[in-house]
Amino acid sequence: MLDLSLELRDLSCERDDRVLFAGLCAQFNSGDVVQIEGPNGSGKTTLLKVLTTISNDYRGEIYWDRKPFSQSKFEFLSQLLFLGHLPGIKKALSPVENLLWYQRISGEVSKDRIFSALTQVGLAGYEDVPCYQLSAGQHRRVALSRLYLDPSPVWILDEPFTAIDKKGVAALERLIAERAEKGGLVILTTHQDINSPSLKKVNLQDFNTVEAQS
Ligand SMILES: Nc1ncnc2c1ncn2[C@@H]1O[C@H](COP(=O)(O)OP(=O)(O)OP(=O)(O)O)[C@@H](O)[C@H]1O
Repeated sequence: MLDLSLELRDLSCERDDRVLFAGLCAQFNSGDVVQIEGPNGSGKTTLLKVLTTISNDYRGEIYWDRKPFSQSKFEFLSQLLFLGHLPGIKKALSPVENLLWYQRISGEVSKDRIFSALTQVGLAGYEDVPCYQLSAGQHRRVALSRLYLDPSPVWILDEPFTAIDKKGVAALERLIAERAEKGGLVILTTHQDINSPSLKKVNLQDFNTVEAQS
């Protein structure tokens, strides 16, 4: 059984002299689905950028596997799948070609699994169509199909439900719940309510008060 542990100790972030959040303490473990909440501009994406090491402009400590990030962040990144706001696909390539490219990075290549993943996200019949001919929601679905292929135990997902229809949202919720049930850790931002038996919520508004900042 996986024993994942990510701890945030007294995390603070400022942008343009404005405190986004301060005094943020939280512990996330295997089996957790963590929803980062807060209004537009409250710092949700900023927090995900800090956790994914895209930004190191923060104060406080992050611990992975009970070790400070300075010693453990490469180990953390090797176990992470991050899907940000942008779909991260080449529009000149087809969905299959995009996924083959990602699979080659992770070492394992299986066209059967790629076709199966694209079917799961409702892209059967579009496998070989260049992505520039697909809609915004279909681009998002190509990106989300990576969740069916990538074995990483930690997922960090920024607004994964954007541009996805109701059926797609339900399928994605199930996939997230399954990852957590298998001992993974999923951290996501979304403005919508999600169903998950192991949901933990972190509202950044709770960490931008005068008390939190002092
Ligand atoms: N690189 C940057 N330089 C200056 N300000 C920034 C930078 N990145 C983000 N900000 C500011 O930080 C604030 C938080 O942005 P962020 O994208 O983290 O918010 P968010 O909670 O994800 O918002 P939304 O719900 O709209 O996606 C915003 O006011 C934004 O303008």
